[in-house]
Amino acid sequence: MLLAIDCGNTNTVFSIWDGRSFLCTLRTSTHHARTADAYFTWFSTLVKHYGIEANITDVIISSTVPRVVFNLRVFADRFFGCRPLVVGKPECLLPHPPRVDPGTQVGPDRLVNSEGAYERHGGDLIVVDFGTATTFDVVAQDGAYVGGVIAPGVNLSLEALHMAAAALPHVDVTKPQKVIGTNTVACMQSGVFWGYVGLVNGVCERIRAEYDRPMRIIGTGGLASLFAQGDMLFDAIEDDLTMHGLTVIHDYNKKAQTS
Ligand SMILES: Nc1ncnc2c1ncn2[C@@H]1O[C@H](COP(=O)(O)OP(=O)(O)O)[C@@H](O)[C@H]1O
Ligand SMILES: CC(C)(COP(=O)(O)O)[C@@H](O)C(=O)NCCC(=O)O
Ligand SMILES: [K+]
Repeated sequence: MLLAIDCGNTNTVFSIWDGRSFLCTLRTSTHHARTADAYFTWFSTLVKHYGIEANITDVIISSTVPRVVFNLRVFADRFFGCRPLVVGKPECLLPHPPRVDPGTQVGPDRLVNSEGAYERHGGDLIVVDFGTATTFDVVAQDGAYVGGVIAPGVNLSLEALHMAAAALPHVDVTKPQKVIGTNTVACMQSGVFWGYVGLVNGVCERIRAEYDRPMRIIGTGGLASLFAQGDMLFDAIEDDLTMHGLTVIHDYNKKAQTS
């Protein structure tokens, strides 16, 4: 069985893949000082709690936080006796290498999202991922990641507003009843929600104008379904896109090893 780990700047997600389906998805906050032993204590407790018979033989990691990779490598080695594949490292092959400026280190999450989306939908895609940052990944007709857009994340924007303005409270993102807010919280929620709908639709429209072929838009990340309520133009929303991409890349590397 494969343990797929997607480490973002806010959350780290572990999923067990048995070759056909994900047996469970476990989430913890990302913290670079968490040790291999601490990962295992947390992981094994939850796996036992859900009654899962996990026989992990392989581990694949995508991490936007380079510092956490060391402890995750130790975790894989110590508890599962395996050397993990780490997306972005030279030994981890990609089915479709990116075409970007020389020397650019594309976020591994974006490469993984691109592979996952291409496997399901084919090429000519915009993948929008609502994480700590909101990323737009352009996947070419042949499956290669060819660039995109990085915008501040939804929660980051709300947090920045709260931190910078003494009178603005911390608020959670939600779809407001009306655009014109009649109290501070409603005004902030409207600004972030409708501001974001405008941002995503505007960026996608401009990408489409610059790219010379019809494109489909795939949304992912926890907040994608919330924004779909605000006339964002997604052709599909897939919460497991990053995990799916990790299984695609793992399969590709396994096949390359045996051929
Ligand atoms: N379903 C959800 N509802 C509200 N907020 C969410 C949801 N899912 C994720 N978030 C928030 O969105 C932000 C990004 O989360 P996540 O997608 O895990 O980011 P990353 O991959 O960068 O770690 C975090 O602040 C998280 O708390
Ligand atoms: C843009 C990101 C910060 C998004 O990370 P996330 O929101 O998933 O934590 C990450 O993909 C990253 O660090 N990228 C490196 C620069 C690039 O992709 O060009
Ligand atoms: K992410």
